[in-house]
This record gives sequence, C-alpha cells and structure tokens, in this order.
Amino acid sequence: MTADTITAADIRINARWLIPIEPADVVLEHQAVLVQGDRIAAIVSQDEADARFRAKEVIDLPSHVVLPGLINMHGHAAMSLFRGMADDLPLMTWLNDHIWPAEGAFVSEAFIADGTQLAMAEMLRTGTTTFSDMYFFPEIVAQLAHDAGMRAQVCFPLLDFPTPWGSGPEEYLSKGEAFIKQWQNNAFIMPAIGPHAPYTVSDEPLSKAVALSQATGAPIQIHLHETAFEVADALEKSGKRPTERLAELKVLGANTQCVHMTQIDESDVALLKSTGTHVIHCPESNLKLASGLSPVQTFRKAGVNVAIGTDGAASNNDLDLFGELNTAAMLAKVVADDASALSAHEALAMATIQGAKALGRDHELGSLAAGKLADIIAVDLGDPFLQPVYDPASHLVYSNHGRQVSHSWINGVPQVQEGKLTRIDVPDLMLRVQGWADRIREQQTS
Ligand SMILES: CSC[C@H]1O[C@@H](n2cnc3c(O)ncnc32)[C@H](O)[C@@H]1O
Ligand SMILES: [Zn+2]
Repeated sequence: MTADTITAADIRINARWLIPIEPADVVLEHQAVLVQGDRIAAIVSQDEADARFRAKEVIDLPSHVVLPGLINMHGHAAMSLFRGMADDLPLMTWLNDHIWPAEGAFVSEAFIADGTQLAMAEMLRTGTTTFSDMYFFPEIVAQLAHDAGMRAQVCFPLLDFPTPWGSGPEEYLSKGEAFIKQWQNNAFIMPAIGPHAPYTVSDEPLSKAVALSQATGAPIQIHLHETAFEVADALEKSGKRPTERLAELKVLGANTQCVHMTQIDESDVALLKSTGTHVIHCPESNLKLASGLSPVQTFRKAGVNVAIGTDGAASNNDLDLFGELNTAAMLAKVVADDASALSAHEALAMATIQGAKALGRDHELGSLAAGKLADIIAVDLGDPFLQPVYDPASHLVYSNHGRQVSHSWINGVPQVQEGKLTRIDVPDLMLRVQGWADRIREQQTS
C-alpha cells in the first residue's frame, strides 16, 4: 500500500451495526463511515477503511447502531414550554379554552426563542437532526436552528384571525413572503407556508398560499382531517370533505404535507395519491387528544408517502421520535388488523427517507450513502435492558428509548457526544425555562 492510495477524511465512525435505510431492510456489521466536510465520503468495511483511509478523528462505537438522523416532520417547537399544562382534553377544548388563551398571553419573541431552544435540545438528544416547525415568529426559529446547526423546515403561520405574529391573512402572507425570500437556498433552513387548518383559513388566503408556493417553491404544511368533528362540520357547512375542498383550491400536490389525516375514506386516499400529496402521521398526539386513527397501512399500500411527526410537546407530551415510532408501529398493526403492518424497518424509513421525500430532499438526506449529507446518529445498544441483540432494527423501534442516542452529527458537525449536547448551554437554558414555568403557573392559578 503506497501513501498515494490513502484518502484523507475528517471523521471515521466505526459502527458495530449500521442501518443505511436504503437499500431497505438491511443491517450491516463492522462498517466504517468516512465523513469529509459536510458529506459522507464512503461507507466500507472496517478492514477496507484501515487500508484506504486516514481520518483526523476516529470514533469507536463497539456496541452501537449507526443510522441517518431522524426527521421530525411536524411540530410546534416552542410549545415545549406548555408541556403538561393542559392534559386529557379533546382538540377543540384544548385549543379554544387553554392553548389559544395561553398563546395570547405568553407568545413573544423571547418565549419563542427559549421554547424553541428547549425543543431543539430534546430533539437533538433523542436523535432528530431535522425538524419541521409551524409556529409564531418563524424568523426567530429559523435563526436559532441555523445558529445551532440544526436542519429545519420552518412554516410561517397563516390563519384568518390575529395572533401575536400578525393581524390577519394579509399581514401573515406579506411577512411570510419576506421570510421565504430571506431563507430560501440556505443549507439548514427550508422556509415553508403553514396554513393552520381548513377550519381556520378561508378560501382566499388558501388560494394566495398556493400562489406563493408556486411562485417560490416553498412547501405547504397544513393540519388536515385531524378529528371526526372537523370532517363532519365541513360536510354540514359546505357539503364537501376538507380534502375535496383543498383539492379544488389546488392546495393538494407534491409540495404539500397534510398532518394527521384521520377519518379517511376511499375518496381521500385517491385524492392524496393522484396529487402526490404527503401525509405526516402524528400517532401520539392523535391518541392523546382522542382525535382518531390514521390508516397508515392503507396509505402505504396506495403509494402515498407517509412521514412522521411528534406534533407539539403540549399534545404528546415529548419530542422523542423513537418513542413515536414505537407507538406508530404498534398502532398500525391494530388499525390494519395485521401484525406485519409497519415493521421496524418500515417505521425507521418513515422517520428518515420518507421524511426526506416529503421535504423534496431525498437525494441528499434520509439515508446513509456516499455523497449524501453527513446527518448521522448512533444509538448505544449496550445497556442490559437492550440485551440480547438479535436485530438492532427491532430494538430501535420496539425496545429502545431516544435517550440511548449517544452521538449525532449534522453536516458533519458533532451535536451530541457521549449523550451530551455540544452546542446548547443546557444549565443556562434551564434557568430561562424555569422563569417561564413560574410565570405560566402563576397566571394559571390566579
Ligand atoms: C399556525 S401556528 C400553530 C397553531 O396550531 C396550534 N396547534 C398545536 N397543535 C395543534 C393540533 O394538533 N391541531 C391543531 N392546532 C394545533 C398551536 O397551538 C398554534 O396556535
Ligand atoms: Zn400540529
């Protein structure tokens, strides 16, 4: 072996197990992932890596499984500050009597900054490297995610009524257009349009959102068919199912992500399929608010892309995507009456490559392969409660908890090392979170 056959790399990760996600259903053993700059340079056996590469830094992960960073496709990050504040309520009571009044009282730039950082800390710590956010002050969320080196789709909100971020549709859309222009083409931030739901956004602003999406390429994300009430109410008032109305307004399409999608009939599936619309499944929020069941297996069989999200921490009540996968896999089996529905490998694909597809970024995110962006996580399977290991994919979905995530890199930059966040000052963040909790508690009890 001569020196000129040796290739330099920044990082070499020696993995006991590696799940590349693509090709599907594969677990590799004793692999080395070579990272150069922001990309994966190669994935080869550790013997081949010894012969072909010299890395500046070598990380040995002898009891770990390495996989692509997880993609949390729906949430309201700063709602982490409302975690556990209003439990055991159905959606409309939760929103009308608790969440919207609390947002009116507390949402500000400072609230969004602290709540988003708290959410990012939790998501990073549990294996998420890309998240989607739909909340107020998206410019703050985008700046914070960018500065933390985390990838994010940030949807600006659009509603018929005023909120702390805007007076009504006209202002949301003009601020939103400027927001898209500011962040378009950024490596970390994907600006998007977030009409809240069919029952809070009327036809005219929805059509303007479609025009803005077509003009800028920004995706649309919307809560849709979350509850039986939403569908029944729409049918009673307009004679149309919400999916039908959105199809007529051209909201559905390959650049649109519909969140929740319960109460589904054949016409809904056909519309999603024919338009190429993506579904974002939020099983724990759907269960906790008793919203309904999403027929994930039906969507999958019909060829509709399904990604996964946690929703906000006020309706979940955590942002651990591994826990969400566990719930999704269990629920899919009961809903389909088929224990083979949503296998562990299929669930992992939902949180990686299918999220990347929904973002239109599956060419560079969502799987481990040479040339893709180096968004990588490692989960330590060495603990007694994860023994023995016959199949690491099974453990990740059925036995694991996100807190077993030991390492994470985004764009080749370490975010979690030995279970510790590298770029967020947690003690300082905890002080600010405590301050919000005191103020919120005081207002709730007065
Ligand atoms: C347009 S900003 C986001 C808006 O949505 C509210 N919200 C949070 N979770 C849900 C949900 O599951 N369904 C509907 N709306 C939700 C959040 O509180 C903000 O007001
Ligand atoms: Zn939501």
